[in-house]
Amino acid sequence: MMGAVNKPVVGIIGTGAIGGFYGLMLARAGFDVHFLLRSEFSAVAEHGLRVDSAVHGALTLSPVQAYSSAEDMPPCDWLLVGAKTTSNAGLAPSIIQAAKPGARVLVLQNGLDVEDSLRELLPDSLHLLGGLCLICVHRDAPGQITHQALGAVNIGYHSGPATDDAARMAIVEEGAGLFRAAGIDSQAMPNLHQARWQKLVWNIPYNGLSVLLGASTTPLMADVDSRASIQALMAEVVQGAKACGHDMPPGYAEYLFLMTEKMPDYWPSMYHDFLHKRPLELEAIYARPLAAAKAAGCELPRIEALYRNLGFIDRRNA
Ligand SMILES: NC(=O)C1=CN([C@@H]2O[C@H](COP(=O)(O)OP(=O)(O)OC[C@H]3O[C@@H](n4cnc5c(N)ncnc54)[C@H](OP(=O)(O)O)[C@@H]3O)[C@@H](O)[C@H]2O)C=CC1
Ligand SMILES: CC(C)(CO)C(=O)C(=O)O
Repeated sequence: MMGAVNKPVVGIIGTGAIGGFYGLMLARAGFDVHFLLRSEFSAVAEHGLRVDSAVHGALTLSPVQAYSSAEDMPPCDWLLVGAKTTSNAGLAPSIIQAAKPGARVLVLQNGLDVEDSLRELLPDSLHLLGGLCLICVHRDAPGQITHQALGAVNIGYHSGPATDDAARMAIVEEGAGLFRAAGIDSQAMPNLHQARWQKLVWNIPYNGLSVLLGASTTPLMADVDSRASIQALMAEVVQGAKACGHDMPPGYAEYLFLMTEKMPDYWPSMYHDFLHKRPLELEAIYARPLAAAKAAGCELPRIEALYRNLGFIDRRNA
């Protein structure tokens, strides 16, 4: 499975804020990293990647092994999917093209069951994993990324040839090892579905309210009514997760609420999509959790109302 210097060859499928940040960190740690790009291909091929990080300082990668087509990429051991969930189905041919036999495909995205639609399109021989990124990054210009805070990636196994728990955890640990080797905190998650629900306790309130109210985290946390909305939405996510069989750790919503008060002012990635008239990740972050909770007999009216309002905004913005 390994590349020339006994380090896995890594392919980044979708080099935006997440793909660019983690790809650059892995490349600087000595991994052989290949970046698939779309609109920013020429800029990155010419000028490289730059991350202005509040944690690691100003980092650059130049030259970048950049590609506009997966057909030109070498076979990769690990493929990190950094595109938005709205692009997943269209990316399957690129993933298959760039994958070595038995490759590990790690989907670095927010939302519930985001791996399911890809799984149907990938050969059974590929391992599919999900990664929950706890990080604040965004693109400022082609190839230029700002990293404001945090950085961990927590990984769980979704599906593939590893059939027993020990084999799955070995692959998850291998993935966590890649990130740790690049100085990034990474934990193995024994239950990916639970981990995805847990992440939604933050994304459901803040991503949606940032678009609906046109506000970043600092003003959202400063106003009595938006604070109450955030807490009520968080409580509904916890309720939905419980109905689906996932109890959150005690005090988890309060922990995230307090963490956000300490974070620098932050515009969630959904707001950047709204600003740039890109489709919003509504299916992954709202529709699927709502449907899963409903199937378990649990209505989530506040989340449903937020989702309907965002649907209107998304269609109007298209
Ligand atoms: N940003 C953050 O801080 C966090 C983001 N996340 C999640 O991570 C995921 C990625 O978010 P983020 O990095 O912010 O998104 P970005 O919009 O910054 O990056 C997405 C990238 O994917 C590229 N892409 C899409 N389709 C293709 C394609 N067919 N071929 C090649 N490249 C493609 C886009 O290219 P193009 O420019 O051409 O559109 C873009 O570079 C999302 O699910 C998000 O919710 C999770 C935690 C934190
Ligand atoms: C802000 C943070 C850290 C919340 O978990 C995040 O990861 C996101 O924007 O999705």
